[in-house]
Amino acid sequence: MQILDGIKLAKEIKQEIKELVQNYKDQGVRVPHLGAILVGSNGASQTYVDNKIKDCHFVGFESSELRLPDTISQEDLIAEIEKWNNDDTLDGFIVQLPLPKHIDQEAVINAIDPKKDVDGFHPMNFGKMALEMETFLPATPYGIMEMLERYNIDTAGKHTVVIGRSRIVGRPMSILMSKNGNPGNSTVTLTHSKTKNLEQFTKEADIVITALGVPGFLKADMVKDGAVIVDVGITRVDDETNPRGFRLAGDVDFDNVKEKASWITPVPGGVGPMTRAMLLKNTLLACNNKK
Ligand SMILES: NC(=O)C1=CN([C@@H]2O[C@H](COP(=O)(O)OP(=O)(O)OC[C@H]3O[C@@H](n4cnc5c(N)ncnc54)[C@H](OP(=O)(O)O)[C@@H]3O)[C@@H](O)[C@H]2O)C=CC1
Ligand SMILES: Nc1nc(=O)c2c([nH]1)NC[C@@H]1CN(c3ccc(C(=O)N[C@@H](CCC(=O)O)C(=O)O)cc3)C=[N+]21
Ligand SMILES: [Mg+2]
Repeated sequence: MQILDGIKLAKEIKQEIKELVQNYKDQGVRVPHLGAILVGSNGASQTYVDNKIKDCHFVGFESSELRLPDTISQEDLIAEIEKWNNDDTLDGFIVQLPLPKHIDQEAVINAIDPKKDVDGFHPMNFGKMALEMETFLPATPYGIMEMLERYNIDTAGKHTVVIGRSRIVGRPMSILMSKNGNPGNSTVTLTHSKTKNLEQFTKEADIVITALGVPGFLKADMVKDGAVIVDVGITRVDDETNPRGFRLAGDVDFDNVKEKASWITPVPGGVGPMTRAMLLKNTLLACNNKK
């Protein structure tokens, strides 16, 4: 079994971006600028946004953060988005999900200028992705594609089973793995909570990508020998022995599944760091599109 090391790869990618940004600075060219809007005070969301800001500092991007109370109205949130749409100094921004229940997520995503939608969640960008046109790819599936590419994992003609069909992970993942390209050219099965006999699919998969958010869901007897396992799940599980009061748990029963896998991502240290690196790549693209 070999580890797909997201920390190592993400460091390489961030280093590449940092050097590019240094070149911009040397030439007196404006550096990329990423914004993040965080509504409310969800602990995990807070951590991700903080990390995004740190990543920007590391590569030399400018960053902005807007924190809004979870009582904010949908109208006021959209008014803030409009301001950022019209701010020429900002290349791209994200609105951290999930949003409070009283806010319509679809309306908020639709309000983002597609040219600044570095999450790739806007219907225009999602549609372009599905049509294999150049656009911002959602950072998590994009990070997984980059990981498969840089580790030379063969995906052509393989059976890829994705568990989960969300807008941010499962659905775009299934589209990208089926695209005519490398990585890609997989035969994809997209499974979800209504799938019957899910293990019948996972047992014969060459590649399994889990994105459901159920700790330890994928067991060793559900996968075949030599499978490639990509674990997107991250759930905070209470743990008093941990200084943070919790530990991060993936969707894969790692200790047992690793005995059968050819390649496997750890949690933490797998997909998460790649997601962050790809958001930076999208911001660079947004900036270059303007030049
Ligand atoms: N590492 C990273 O960068 C990222 C990690 N994550 C993590 O990935 C996980 C998934 O996130 P996200 O996609 O946003 O989650 P969602 O809750 O939006 O979607 C979960 C999906 O899994 C399906 N599902 C739930 N339970 C089962 C089950 N028992 N069997 C089969 N399918 C099931 C749901 O089916 P249905 O559609 O029928 O409800 C749904 O399609 C979470 O742990 C999240 O924290 C998320 C984003 C980035
Ligand atoms: N608009 C929007 N865009 C997103 O891309 C988005 C979002 N909303 N909402 C939530 C999910 C989740 N997500 C993660 C990003 C990085 C890590 C990450 O860096 N994980 C580290 C661990 C981090 C830690 O220690 O907590 C790892 O897996 O090693 C995890 C999860 C992005 N998401
Ligand atoms: Mg991870």
